[in-house]
Amino acid sequence: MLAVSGLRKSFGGRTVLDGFDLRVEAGEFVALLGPNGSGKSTALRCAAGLETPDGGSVEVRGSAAMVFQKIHLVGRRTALDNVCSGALGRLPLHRSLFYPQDVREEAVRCLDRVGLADRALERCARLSGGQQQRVAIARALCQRANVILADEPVSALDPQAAVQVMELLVDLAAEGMAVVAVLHQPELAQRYAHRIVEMRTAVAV
Ligand SMILES: Nc1ncnc2c1ncn2[C@@H]1O[C@H](COP(=O)(O)OP(=O)(O)OP(=O)(O)O)[C@@H](O)[C@H]1O
Repeated sequence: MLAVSGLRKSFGGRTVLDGFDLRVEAGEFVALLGPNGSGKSTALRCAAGLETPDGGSVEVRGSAAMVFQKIHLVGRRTALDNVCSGALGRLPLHRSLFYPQDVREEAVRCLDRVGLADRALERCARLSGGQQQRVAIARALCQRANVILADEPVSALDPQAAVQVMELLVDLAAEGMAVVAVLHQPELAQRYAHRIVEMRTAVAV
């Protein structure tokens, strides 16, 4: 589902990725671990198409969506609206001014999938951090992504909320998605991921 090979990336002459490979199959949950600055976020951003690699290739069968530690939701909008925005990429402009009924229904199903259908009309700012992260995952589902790239999805959450998000990511993999999560907690990686990929220490100049 996701095949990254020979990825190279430098910033200002500093090599961050030097031939990074990662294959993730449908149904697989891979944890990406490694020291600060070893290029985990850069690798994920390249895989998501948010960063252009200097070399190597990224192949996604389907589409990928990213989930971040700092949750990018519009706090004054409802959970439902935020999830609907995942569909914007496939809506013609005239249908995106007000989300059409079919999109709203799909968004409710996505919220239901993350256990938050009952909070659909709540403003995101009023939800807890863990709930907001699950809304962000629901938005990725509404993007119809089949590859989830999560960059430290639980680092800002309390342990209980972190477990809920980890369990959700495992379930999504079990349903056939390919999931990659950058984690800073090896114990969570060992407990939940099918496979752990360790990034090497940052490459010296
Ligand atoms: N847009 C950028 N411009 C310049 N340098 C960057 C940019 N993005 C990342 N870097 C540098 O690349 C290196 C790798 O960063 P990256 O965020 O990928 O590492 P990471 O393994 O995710 O680190 P952390 O665990 O601290 O989040 C760092 O030294 C960082 O400063």
